[in-house]
Amino acid sequence: MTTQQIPVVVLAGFLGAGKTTLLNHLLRSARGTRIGVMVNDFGDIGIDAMTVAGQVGSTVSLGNGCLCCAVDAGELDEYLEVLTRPESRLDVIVIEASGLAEPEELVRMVLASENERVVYGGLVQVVDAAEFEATWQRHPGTDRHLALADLVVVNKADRVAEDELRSVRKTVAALAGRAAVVEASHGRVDPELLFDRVAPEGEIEGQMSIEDILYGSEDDDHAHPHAAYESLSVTSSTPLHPRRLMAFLDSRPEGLYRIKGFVDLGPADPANRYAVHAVGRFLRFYPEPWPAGEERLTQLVLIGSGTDASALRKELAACELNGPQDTPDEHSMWGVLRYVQRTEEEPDES
Ligand SMILES: Nc1nc2c(ncn2[C@@H]2O[C@H](COP(=O)(O)OP(=O)(O)OP(=O)(O)O)[C@@H](O)[C@H]2O)c(=O)[nH]1
Repeated sequence: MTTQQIPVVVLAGFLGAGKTTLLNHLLRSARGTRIGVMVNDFGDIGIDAMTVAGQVGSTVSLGNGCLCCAVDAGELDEYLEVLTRPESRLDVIVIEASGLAEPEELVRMVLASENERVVYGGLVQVVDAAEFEATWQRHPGTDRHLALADLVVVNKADRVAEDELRSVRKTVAALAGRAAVVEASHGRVDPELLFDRVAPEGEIEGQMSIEDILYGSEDDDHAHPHAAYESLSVTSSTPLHPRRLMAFLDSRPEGLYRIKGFVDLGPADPANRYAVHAVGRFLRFYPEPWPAGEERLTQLVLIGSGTDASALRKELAACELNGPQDTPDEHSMWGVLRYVQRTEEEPDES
């Protein structure tokens, strides 16, 4: 039964920590290793599934909501069944959890899987070095998540000063116990760190027993972090005015922690769509040519707490172009271009 078991690695981390970026790095540097991917998005639109580079064929999107709530173990097994068919010839499966999912639940589901072709391959927890302190204060569950991890990636090392990075790393290492802690920028970790971490059969390397994982502990508070977060998905076929979009983004409320998706800026740049990522006060646009034959849509997921969904929806609707008389002027893209990263190696800090 142990022959050719495929490790299933759970990739978790708070909203915007860099899970998709790390996953894309793994896919790009896989060098012959065949990676199956399951992506779970919080929000109606599967933005993460769309942004996992060139892997659409082997991606199974788990649909709306937090995996631990939306998908029971039976459903997870259905997806695993698809990915473990012999014709897939996969070497490893990575489940990218929604930034609001409980990794513990996911790990439990993988361990409870009835699929004999899979084996739990460990929990990788991605941490945003720049946002760690704030996230840790807001979410006491962070301690538990890190304690469960087999590997912690302190990502966005490029966004913090050396001493801050050292201090985050120290805190994380203390919370993560025996887990390996590595620093990374843009999720660039050695893929072997993940793929070789298959736990011995029937045992998880880490601090919790199988029973703890499978059945939970008595005092387990199951207050999922997403209980306090709302997500709003917006899809529009009317292009947005770059200036009004920037005014909206510049004045986004504190509670609006995460924005991701794509925007259509219409005549201001007919060739490209703009992937947008906001995490806290961090904002980036990534222009990319419109995929041939794809309908030109703005698709955004906004995640926050204490935000007014209908007001946000109205504000975004006000960014839409109002017919030919509302054509953006030639300088209208300047605001957007300030937040375009020049190269991946040389991020333009906001
Ligand atoms: N400067 C910098 N930016 C990064 C790094 N890693 C990721 N980012 C940026 O951070 C933003 C969020 O990254 P994602 O990979 O989408 O984060 P995520 O954890 O998948 O986000 P959710 O799906 O919302 O939970 C994007 O704009 C990334 O380009 C990094 O190491 N340094």
